Amino acid sequence: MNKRTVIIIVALVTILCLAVGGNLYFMYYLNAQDPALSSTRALENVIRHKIRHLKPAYLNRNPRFFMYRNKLLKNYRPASYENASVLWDIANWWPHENEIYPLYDSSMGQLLQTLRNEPITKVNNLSRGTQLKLLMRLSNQQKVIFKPQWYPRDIVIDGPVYGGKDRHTAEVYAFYLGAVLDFRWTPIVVGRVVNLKTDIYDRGDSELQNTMTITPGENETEQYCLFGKCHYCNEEETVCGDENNNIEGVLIYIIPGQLAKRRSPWQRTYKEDKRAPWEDDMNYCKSLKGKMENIRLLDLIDVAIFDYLIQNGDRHHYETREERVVLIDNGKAFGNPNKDHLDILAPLYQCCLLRASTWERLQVFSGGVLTELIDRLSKNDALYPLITDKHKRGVERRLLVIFAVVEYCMDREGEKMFKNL
Ligand SMILES: Nc1ncnc2c1ncn2[C@@H]1O[C@H](COP(=O)(O)OP(=O)(O)OP(=O)(O)O)[C@@H](O)[C@H]1O
Ligand SMILES: [Mn+2]
Repeated sequence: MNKRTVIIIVALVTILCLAVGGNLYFMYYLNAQDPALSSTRALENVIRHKIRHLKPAYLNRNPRFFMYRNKLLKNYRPASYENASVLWDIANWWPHENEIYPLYDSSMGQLLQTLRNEPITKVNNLSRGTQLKLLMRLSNQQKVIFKPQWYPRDIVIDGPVYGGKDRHTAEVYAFYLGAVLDFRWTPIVVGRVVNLKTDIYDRGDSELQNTMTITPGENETEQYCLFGKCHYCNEEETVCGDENNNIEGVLIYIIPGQLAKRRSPWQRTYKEDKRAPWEDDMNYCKSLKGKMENIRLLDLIDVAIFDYLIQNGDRHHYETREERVVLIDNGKAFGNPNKDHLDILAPLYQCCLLRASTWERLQVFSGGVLTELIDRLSKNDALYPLITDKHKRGVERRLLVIFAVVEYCMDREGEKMFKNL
């Protein structure tokens, strides 16, 4: 053997050792991984595979959607009204259990117009919750909650799923999504452009006025900004309007009746270095089935589907009205259109239970109809379009993921996963 051959052999052996060693290390790393974590990964792979092989029915339009669409479009068409207080009386009588408004009612189109048009007569800080919000009175009468715009529609919120401040239009989108999916458990919400000087400062009490700043702008104008009173409110973080002090916001109808707040079993830890039990235990639902009524579990699974579509990963608590879940606080949605946090669906894939009516309804709006219909329903909102096209594609993509997860559950549980409760 000459010297050159020896060098080549030694080099080859070294490369081989490095490759094998690297692989061994890689395999060791795989095995050392938390088994629960890898089972979440395994689920992701199953879902990915299922999505590639979805039945055409999930991808195409379902002819049944026409009937629903026409009725909904008629129901949400703006209608003129004579007496706002009559409509508020009607709407305050609507709620029954967690149903906040009826399926079809000729007063809905009128009620939406009162919220869009009635003058704002009185404004206060509302320090409930942790985010900036105001309590407004319309026509000296009806109270509504106001959440202001913080971001433009096309902002991308990076970081954890619960990051950033409220996305105001998500509250309006949630209202229409609830209407379409027949989760009529959200408050009634409209978008509205309000004036920080004439609608808010001038109508506010001194406590509210003390949480606003007035600074000289160009051409002897004044700029009004608001920081409000709440857990996360501070003078450094204000919302301001345009050069005329106009700002977008949403008016949220207050749900009459008692609400009870409960901790979500799928609550996050809100600490990046600490995981919640449900995140590592694919059998987590088993422990809940004994503790929680089936109807509550089914409500929470509907909530998971709703939240997954809009990417609300911040439902640390849920609220109930007459023992049924209501969908309050939907502002932390549409943070990143390119990202789908599958774990929002944990209640669905861990329990593999679903209300039969929800499953029926989801299938009616396949093939792009869901976002198209919400788009048409919200055309008369002052904040239309509520979300960017990227976010709409995100909603449609997530609907397919939901179909895939249900297919996965059907493989596991069969038809008995669907419940009539
Ligand atoms: N439409 C509504 N009808 C009745 N009560 C409401 C409505 N919206 C909010 N509330 C009440 O006000 C509280 C705070 O509202 P919300 O959850 O929207 O605020 P938040 O600042 O986002 O709170 P958190 O920081 O806890 O998430 C709710 O827990 C609920 O009790
Ligand atoms: Mn919130």
